[in-house]
Amino acid sequence: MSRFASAEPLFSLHDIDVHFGRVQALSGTTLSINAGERVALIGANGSGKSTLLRVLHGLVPHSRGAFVSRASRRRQAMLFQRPHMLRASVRNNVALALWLHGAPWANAKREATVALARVGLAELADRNARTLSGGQQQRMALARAWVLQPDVLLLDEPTASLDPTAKRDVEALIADAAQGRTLVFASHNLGQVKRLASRVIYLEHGRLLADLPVHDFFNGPLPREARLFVKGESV
Ligand SMILES: Nc1ncnc2c1ncn2[C@@H]1O[C@H](COP(=O)(O)OP(=O)(O)OP(=O)(O)O)[C@@H](O)[C@H]1O
Repeated sequence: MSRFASAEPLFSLHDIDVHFGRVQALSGTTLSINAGERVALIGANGSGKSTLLRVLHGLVPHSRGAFVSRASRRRQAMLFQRPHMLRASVRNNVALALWLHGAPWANAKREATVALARVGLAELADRNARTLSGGQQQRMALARAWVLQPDVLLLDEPTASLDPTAKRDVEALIADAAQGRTLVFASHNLGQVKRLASRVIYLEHGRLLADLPVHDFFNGPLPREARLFVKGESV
């Protein structure tokens, strides 16, 4: 039996609203995500992608509707748009994530070293993490997420602001890290969405306007707003 076989979705949102003061970031969002899916969230700036990721990670409360997660909170990792770097070595930044999850410090450091080699940062392991370039920080953040061996990876624009080579490298790492896991990621890069996702969710002003398998999203009929967005992002 597949490790993903389950009658119940991993995440279920029913008619969720999320407010930040007077801003309504999500409005009547209904969706469910099954284990093993690779879901891309797309939409303009401010459309609610990060908010939805934060809801899935249990970081943002909703004011209406119902949210059910069957994912183990400890087996879920989120990569933020601007990864947080502790004032410590690259290795210790990664090891701390494991130590916080209960690993003995010596083991944590050993596994961090392996994870850093995997993302091509072995030579920078002793460097202060805050001196890394943007692309190196993204790699380190991926190592920090990957080392926890999460079942669910939530990634918020993981390759934004990287140069084309770093984008390609980090994307390959994501494809690798996503094997056998549930992946939900926000992206403005439609090529990347095609390469990484099995399903696409389009948000506009906090509303979910399309939710389709990736092939149907890019080849089938779309609601007008989503069609215009895709056209605009593709030029
Ligand atoms: N902590 C917050 N306080 C106030 N408003 C917020 C907060 N977080 C998000 N918002 C607002 O909620 C709306 C949705 O924001 P969100 O960050 O989810 O959009 P996004 O689609 O991820 O945008 P981007 O593509 O720019 O990252 C925006 O209007 C944003 O300004």
